[in-house]
Amino acid sequence: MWRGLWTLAAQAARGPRRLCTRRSSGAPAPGSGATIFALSSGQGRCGIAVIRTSGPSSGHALRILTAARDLPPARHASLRLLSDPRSGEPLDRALVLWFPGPRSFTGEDCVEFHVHGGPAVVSGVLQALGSVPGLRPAEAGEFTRRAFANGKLNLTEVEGLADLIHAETEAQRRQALRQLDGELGHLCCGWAETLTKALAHVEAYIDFGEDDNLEEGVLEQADMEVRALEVALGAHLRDARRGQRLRSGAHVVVTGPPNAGKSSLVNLLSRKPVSIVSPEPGTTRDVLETPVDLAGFPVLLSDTAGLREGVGLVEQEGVRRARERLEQADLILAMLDASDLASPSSCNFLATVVASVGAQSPTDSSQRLLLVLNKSDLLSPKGPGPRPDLPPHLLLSCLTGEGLDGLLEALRKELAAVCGDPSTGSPLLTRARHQHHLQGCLDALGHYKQSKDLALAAEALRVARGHLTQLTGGGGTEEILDIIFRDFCVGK
Ligand SMILES: Nc1nc2c(ncn2[C@@H]2O[C@H](COP(=O)(O)OP(=O)(O)OP(=O)(O)O)[C@@H](O)[C@H]2O)c(=O)[nH]1
Ligand SMILES: [K+]
Ligand SMILES: [Mg+2]
Repeated sequence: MWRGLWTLAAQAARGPRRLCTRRSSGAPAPGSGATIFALSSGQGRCGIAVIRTSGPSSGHALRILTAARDLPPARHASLRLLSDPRSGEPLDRALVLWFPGPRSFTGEDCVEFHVHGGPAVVSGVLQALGSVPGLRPAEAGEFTRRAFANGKLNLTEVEGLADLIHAETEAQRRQALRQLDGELGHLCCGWAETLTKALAHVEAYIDFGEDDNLEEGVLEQADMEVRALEVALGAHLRDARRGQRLRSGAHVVVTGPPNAGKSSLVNLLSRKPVSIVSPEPGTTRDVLETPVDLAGFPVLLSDTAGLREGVGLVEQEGVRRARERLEQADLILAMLDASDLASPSSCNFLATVVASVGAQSPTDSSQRLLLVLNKSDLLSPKGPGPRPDLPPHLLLSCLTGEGLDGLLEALRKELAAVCGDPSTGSPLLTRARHQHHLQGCLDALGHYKQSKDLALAAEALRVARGHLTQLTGGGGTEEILDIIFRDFCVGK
């Protein structure tokens, strides 16, 4: 017991430490290892190409290529003549930027060369860098890996950076930027801190339970913290699929009876002739999938065979595939011919597909459906509208384009519900990995509540916290002692 107290006092004397360190366990120390270089802008002819280096020999390489004794002022663009150190031959007049570590992207000494983007200039500068002792070409992702190892980015931020580079739509860019800004990471760090506190309370009770000086109600406090965390985790997990859909694309499936104009709509939305359109019913048989940007959201749009019974073998297989794809849809675009609503195939479609999806209670995981009545150009302007008993629907003419703006607006709203709005609300979980760790954390909290034994309860909290630190790529377990002392006084 007294030895324990002494250790606590010794820990406290070292002063408070940051709880949620970005530094990964086992990472090499900053500045160690080789200096790497690479072309960081795209391949091929371009106006300006950016070549960068990272590592301890960066400054040396910059001095050698600019044939200068001094380094340029830090973080300022300077115009310099670059020459090949072996032959002295001029390579380019370029802007150079010197970023001494740790105030750089990777945390190491870095240099950026902004050169003219011709292939000969780029390869000349790369070869010149390769000839400098201590420099070698970077491997894929090595700059970011060094930034992570040096605590410049945590794992979720690294993922955000990768997503930002790959973002193709506006909504994807917004989501990636938020993750790169560290929102998800900060949230997890906050949760991990809560667990560290709860664990500190439980461990203090294990160590000093009979000690009169221990504050009362420590265990109740830990229980309360765990309960609040469970609620927060549950809310995020309910949201889980949306961020992933936004990252990889929502599945939107166009379905309906033959000849409703499904393929015409797919071609209209994707602005290219993906599917064959013809007056012959049963034209589309295979599922045709095309990636499109719909109102800023990434979508995998599928055209499918018209649903009908009693047709030839090939079309039957098409209908089977269409139904299968329909089950995977996040959003169903159900299409009917507005001028043909009384036909058996239209009535059957309304009674089966539309009615069954419409009957689902609107939870986050349930499918959503938009009913579209196409060929509105065939309705007589003075005649009665479509059947009065229809569920909510939109009128469209793929032929004239009338109603397309309304459909796009409706799609935007539906997709925002399916993918989540990346500019508002809590940060979304963008990968299965995030969901796995949050679920793991929640499960461990369940074990905590069930354990009668305090040692097992503490272990469950450790497992729960481990999931959160793994989510941000961090490690470390010692911070707990700091908390014991900072949060309440043992033996005051
Ligand atoms: N008048 C009119 N005709 C349309 C409209 N949209 C499509 N069509 C015509 O309707 C016919 C069927 O169109 P498709 O796009 O092939 O219909 P589909 O639903 O894909 O048909 P299947 O693949 O056979 O199930 C074609 O002749 C189109 O030109 C529209 O808005 N107005
Ligand atoms: K057709
Ligand atoms: Mg078709």
